[in-house]
Amino acid sequence: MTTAPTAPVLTVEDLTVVYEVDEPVTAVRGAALTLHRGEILGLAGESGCGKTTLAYAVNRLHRPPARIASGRITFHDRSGEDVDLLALDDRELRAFRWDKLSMVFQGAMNALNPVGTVRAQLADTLRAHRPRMGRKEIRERSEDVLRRVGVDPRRLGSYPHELSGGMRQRVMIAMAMLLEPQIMIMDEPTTALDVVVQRDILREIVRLRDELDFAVVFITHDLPLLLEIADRIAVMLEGEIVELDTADNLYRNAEHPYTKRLLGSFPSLSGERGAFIRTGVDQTAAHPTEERA
Ligand SMILES: Nc1ncnc2c1ncn2[C@@H]1O[C@H](COP(=O)(O)OP(=O)(O)OP(=O)(O)O)[C@@H](O)[C@H]1O
Repeated sequence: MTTAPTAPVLTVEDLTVVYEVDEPVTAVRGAALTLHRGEILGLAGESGCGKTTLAYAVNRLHRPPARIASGRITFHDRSGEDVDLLALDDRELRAFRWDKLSMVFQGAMNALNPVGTVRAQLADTLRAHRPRMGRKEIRERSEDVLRRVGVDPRRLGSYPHELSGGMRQRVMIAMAMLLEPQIMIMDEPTTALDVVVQRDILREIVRLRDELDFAVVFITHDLPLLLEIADRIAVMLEGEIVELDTADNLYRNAEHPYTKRLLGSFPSLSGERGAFIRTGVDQTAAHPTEERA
């Protein structure tokens, strides 16, 4: 399903990121893209093409030796204000992250603090960003986000080691949604999980996006998956975005030889795109997934 473009929420212009090592590596070269409100933008390409570097740079999470050599990154806030992300100081960045833009990393489920309960970790984030929130509101919000990602709120009292991998990853997605950000960047959010759990979580993400209208940058090397869940797809090759189009156009009329090659490398790509997850979303929309991961 392709939606008509809405207003932009993020604009990346001419972004170049270099790893300043002995022989400098230009991991992202002149990347440009516009993310629209509420859309799922897939970022595809084989390992090492620069997807993660691009995502980290957009959130200013890159660390030396990575350096943004050029470019502009602008967040277009719902309030109408434009924020120049490369000009934010550390304090402004901390306030910005999670609140306006959140990220679910590859293997994020291992990023939960092992000695804190789920309740404590959600509450910490809420207290840091919403200092005026009372205890009751914190409890209600925490229960609500867990329910939304298909985790029983009774799990608030659990420690990470008491949860399955799928449940931990759902908790990380709940954490990323906690402050109702306008953008979520997801870098291979389900790769470490088994296929059934992956499908459940992906359905959940698409359903939540439909409900809450945040935009998603979804990074994966799994192009068939993107063809199912993404509205538009950017294909990266050796640091450059070589093609960016709607998922439908890309599937039917890919122009760049690399995109064609990539499509051809997945023998499973036959029939209508979106048959599984999209259909699943419609079927499960009225009955959010029970806890089963
Ligand atoms: N710390 C580093 N120092 C030097 N080069 C690096 C460093 N981190 C990444 N690179 C290089 O930058 C390029 C892009 O890497 P990146 O991790 O962004 O790719 P990716 O598409 O996300 O890959 P994957 O799917 O495997 O995560 C690669 O050539 C990689 O070798």
